[in-house]
Amino acid sequence: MKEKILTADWILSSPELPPLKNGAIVIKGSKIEDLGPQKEILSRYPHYQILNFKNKLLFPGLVNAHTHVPMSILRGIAEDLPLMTWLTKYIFPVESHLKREWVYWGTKLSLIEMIRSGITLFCDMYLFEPEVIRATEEAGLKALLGEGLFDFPSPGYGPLERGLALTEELLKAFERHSKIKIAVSPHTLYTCSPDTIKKCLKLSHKYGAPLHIHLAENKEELEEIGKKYKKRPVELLDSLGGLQENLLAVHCVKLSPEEVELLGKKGVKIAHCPESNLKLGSGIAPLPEMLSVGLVVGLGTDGPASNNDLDLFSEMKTATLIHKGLREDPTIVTAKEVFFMATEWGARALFFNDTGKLLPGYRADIAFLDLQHLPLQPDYNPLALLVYSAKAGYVSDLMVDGEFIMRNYHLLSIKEELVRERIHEIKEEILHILRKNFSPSLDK
Ligand SMILES: CSC[C@H]1O[C@@H](n2cnc3c(O)ncnc32)[C@H](O)[C@@H]1O
Ligand SMILES: [Zn+2]
Repeated sequence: MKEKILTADWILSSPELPPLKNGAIVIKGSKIEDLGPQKEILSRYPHYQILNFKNKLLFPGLVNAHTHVPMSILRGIAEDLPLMTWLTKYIFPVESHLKREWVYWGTKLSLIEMIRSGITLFCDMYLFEPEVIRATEEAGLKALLGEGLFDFPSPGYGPLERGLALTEELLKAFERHSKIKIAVSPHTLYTCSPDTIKKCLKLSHKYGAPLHIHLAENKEELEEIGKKYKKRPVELLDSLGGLQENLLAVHCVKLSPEEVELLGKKGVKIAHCPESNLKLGSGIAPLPEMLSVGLVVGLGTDGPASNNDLDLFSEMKTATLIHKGLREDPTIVTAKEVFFMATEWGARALFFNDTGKLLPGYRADIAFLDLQHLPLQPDYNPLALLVYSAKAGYVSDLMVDGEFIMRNYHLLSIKEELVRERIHEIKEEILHILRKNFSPSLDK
């Protein structure tokens, strides 16, 4: 049946509205039709199917604004290293052996983790991205996806020209897709020359597509771009015409106050990834300043090899706690703000404007928090529970576009056991490569 009413103990439709106690949501097809107190809704829609969610808190599906989902297969291979060493000495060399099917199964592994932690929409940049697209479509999630582009030949597509051609093919194929959007995705300003960035911008303008890039991630990036171009990363991208509303800039840790202002004026979207930035020792982005100039900031985990999970509950908590501690001010980044970042603002940063809150007209992307877990009791304050107390495994059900993809902790669109088996086999293949090419200590 396409029309249904969901009743629940609590519904948090948006952090700007008070949570609804004993509420009901009406869903017609893929959209939310109505919302209100249970009694009113049940009398207004007497013929709709009713699904009761006792002890559940319904909230908008979370949005992971930046990740590299296939990298779950590399989780734990290189730890406690700075970004450039991690990337150039460990990750890139292993990725040079990357296989199409590793990307597919690594994506499945990550999709399971994301579904179980209430994520309905994510943004990804990786190699062999068509495999990410295939796995995501099968799982039923929404995503902004793009083949990551480098100047040098990539294990995914070969020379850059083929990467650009693949991106254009994907842009055409998914132009009118309701769940998958494509982004032109140059990796960084230190792996993509100004000429490559210009080609990417041309493609993004031709299709009105987002441009997704890592920007100003750490001090080495500032030094390298400074040495090569005598400019700061933001200045360089600006000189190429890259600062525009279609830009999704990831990290933005190393911004001057003037650059924060400039990004705000240009309507750039930001993906803030605090845990990855902390773990790689890259620093802490000026989030309070970004929010005060009205930047649209989403929250991302970054890849599961630098985080090392895809849990947006913990990311929300980290995003608020680091600034409270740093500035010695508990009001500086609030639970409300980080919840906006993980829902509505994240969706806007990924150019999905009709999702991110549970209000009439919005897409029915809904996560269900199981309040029977004792760390979620007592339930005085649903927003505080979501930001400060919830854990990834506490989500019992997940709906995307009005369809359940997880019911009562059971995944409906992915065969978990098959993923477990394939990941075990892929781990053995990767271990073999690591033993041959890297220190035997990795085998421990
Ligand atoms: C071109 S596909 C994506 C590319 O990005 C690498 N990567 C993963 N995490 C980061 C990060 O924090 N900064 C820069 N690059 C990153 C990943 O390994 C792929 O090679
Ligand atoms: Zn990244």
